[in-house]
Amino acid sequence: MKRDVILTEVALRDGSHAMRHQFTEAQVRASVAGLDAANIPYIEVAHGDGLGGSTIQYGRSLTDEFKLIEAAVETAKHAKIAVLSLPGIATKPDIKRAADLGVSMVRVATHVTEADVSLKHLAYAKELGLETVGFLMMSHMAESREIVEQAKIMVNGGADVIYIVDSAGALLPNQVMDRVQALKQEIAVPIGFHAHNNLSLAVANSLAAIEAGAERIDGSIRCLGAGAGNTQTEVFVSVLDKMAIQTGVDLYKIMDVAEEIIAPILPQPQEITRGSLVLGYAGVYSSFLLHAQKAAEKFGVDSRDILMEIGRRKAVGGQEDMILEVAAELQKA
Ligand SMILES: CC[C@H](O)CC(=O)C(=O)O
Ligand SMILES: [Mn+2]
Repeated sequence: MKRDVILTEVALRDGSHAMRHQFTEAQVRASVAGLDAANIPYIEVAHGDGLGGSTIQYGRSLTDEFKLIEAAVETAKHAKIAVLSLPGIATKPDIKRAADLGVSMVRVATHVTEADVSLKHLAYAKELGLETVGFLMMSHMAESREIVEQAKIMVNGGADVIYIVDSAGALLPNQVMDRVQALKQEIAVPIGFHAHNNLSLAVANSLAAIEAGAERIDGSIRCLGAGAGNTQTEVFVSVLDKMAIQTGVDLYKIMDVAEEIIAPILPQPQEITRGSLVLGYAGVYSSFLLHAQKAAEKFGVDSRDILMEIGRRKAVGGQEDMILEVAAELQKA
């Protein structure tokens, strides 16, 4: 099967944020069966914040994520199942458990300037014989030169692929191009790109990444991802098909999964709302949106003011508690 671009479907992991981590085993089985039949090569399954993310801080999962991973592995006939690991949230035993269940790939995620934190998880995943990805989150917060240095740390630590991750959906196409080009010049492993659609640029940015040499792109079907979602898989497959770029994905089948399996389970349509727009505008983690909306309600303030302030403070993943702090300060003010 010739694939010019390799897609990873992230709705069953990034979409966990939008689902408030309430995926059921039946939903995962139905989604994986459809995605697999449509010939999606990789499907990521986990809590939105990765293995071990089911906590009060990040939001408790309805279903144990290992049950969901097991269901996904059992259901997929061809697709490889991937998991996300954020060192500090996930532990090595979590990675071992996922490997024992049959996952093929571990994506180790760190803040874009903290690649060294990934090393133990990358080494352990390699030891277990898994494919590894270094996932550099909040990539809008570092210049290309620094991203290259961070990527080198991950590659030396065993990453088979490096991803530029636009967690906030804040990057513009020229900035994506600049970052991917810089990596292509200095890094020998394939480069991937993960977008968020908060500024309605996910498809354009993913195309810019491909033009600059990226070979892996993340998509979320029906935009089921944090904030306004990611690069919408079925739309992106259609666009690439028109450009004669092969993904190997069956166009009608992927459209049907979006319409018949994913759309009915969405808690709300994945639109660009004023909340998700502010994420992209202010450069805030997409997974912070629902936390900010909850805090806004509790403290009687505007969630946009919270997010703008969080953007000014350059909060990074793991600093969700800052949202409550800011909401309380805004109420007082
Ligand atoms: C908190 C983990 C995060 O959702 C990972 C990711 O998909 C991103 O940074 O965009
Ligand atoms: Mn994401």
